[in-house]
Amino acid sequence: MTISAVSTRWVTIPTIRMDDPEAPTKLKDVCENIGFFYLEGHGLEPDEIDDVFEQSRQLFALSQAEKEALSDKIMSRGYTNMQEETLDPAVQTEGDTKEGYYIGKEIPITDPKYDPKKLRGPNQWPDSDILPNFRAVMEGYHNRATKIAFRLVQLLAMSLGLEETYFDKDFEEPVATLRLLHYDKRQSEPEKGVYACGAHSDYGIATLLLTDECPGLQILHNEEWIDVPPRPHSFVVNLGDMLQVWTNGKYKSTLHRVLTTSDYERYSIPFFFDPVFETVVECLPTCTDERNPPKYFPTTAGQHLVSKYEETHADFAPEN
Ligand SMILES: O=C(O)CCC(=O)C(=O)O
Ligand SMILES: [Fe+2]
Repeated sequence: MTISAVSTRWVTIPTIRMDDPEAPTKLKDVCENIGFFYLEGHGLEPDEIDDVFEQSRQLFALSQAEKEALSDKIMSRGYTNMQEETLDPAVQTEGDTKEGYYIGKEIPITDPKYDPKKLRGPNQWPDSDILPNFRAVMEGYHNRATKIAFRLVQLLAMSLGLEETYFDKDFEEPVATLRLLHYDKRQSEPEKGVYACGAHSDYGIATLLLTDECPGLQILHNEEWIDVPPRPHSFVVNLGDMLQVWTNGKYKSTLHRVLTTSDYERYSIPFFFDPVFETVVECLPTCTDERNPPKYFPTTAGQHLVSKYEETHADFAPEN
């Protein structure tokens, strides 16, 4: 397989280790500047990560009819078709050249917490005769990623000079969404509005992204698109809109996009970590003063997420 980079402008994305005692101090600097970093020392074994990618490949290799049968348009779970999502509708002439599969926390319909309006419900699972290990691998990874993201939020709290546990209550029942992505072999043509994944910021507090060895991810830094070199088995972490609101813009929800070529298919696995659906997100008292009034209207985490899904997903049909 030939893997060619879309651009040659590589810059160094900082690396933070979760087990580094200096992590909060380093995070502060990274979050105030670039808003993207590699995260290591996360405790996941390379084999665990490879298993998730292997199951993802097997899922996307199913027939189109089998995949389309696994779609829940009310809660945005399960399969989303190639080009169903358009992350930058203002400039894109076609949908993102990728297909996806959303997995949230499994909440059976008999559970008192079941509430599709708040995206709380069961997942779509392929038949265990067809993909016998898929569910266990995905549920295992969802649990592990939830714990890692919860710890990352504690490190972020410390980096802001807050108590380690400051945000804990907002993440007791987080909206934690694992998404498998499969990019088509397709040349992105930004000048014609064709993107693998249009420019956007993520919606929650932080995203833990795993990618295969294929390039394509770019971030907007100092008004220039720069490449994020793939580093399999490390997370690429970016901050989301909720953290930008909480910190009054001190921490950046950085714009990013993906460009691909016709040389390779690309697989990536973002894990989106959003606060409890009802959380009201507003400027932290430590991030405002007389000369620096709140810049953003307070928002409700879940409402922000649902309205973003409505803007970007053609098939999303929330129960309302
Ligand atoms: O595939 C990638 O590398 C990034 C995907 C992404 O930014 C997203 O799904 O929000
Ligand atoms: Fe993203």
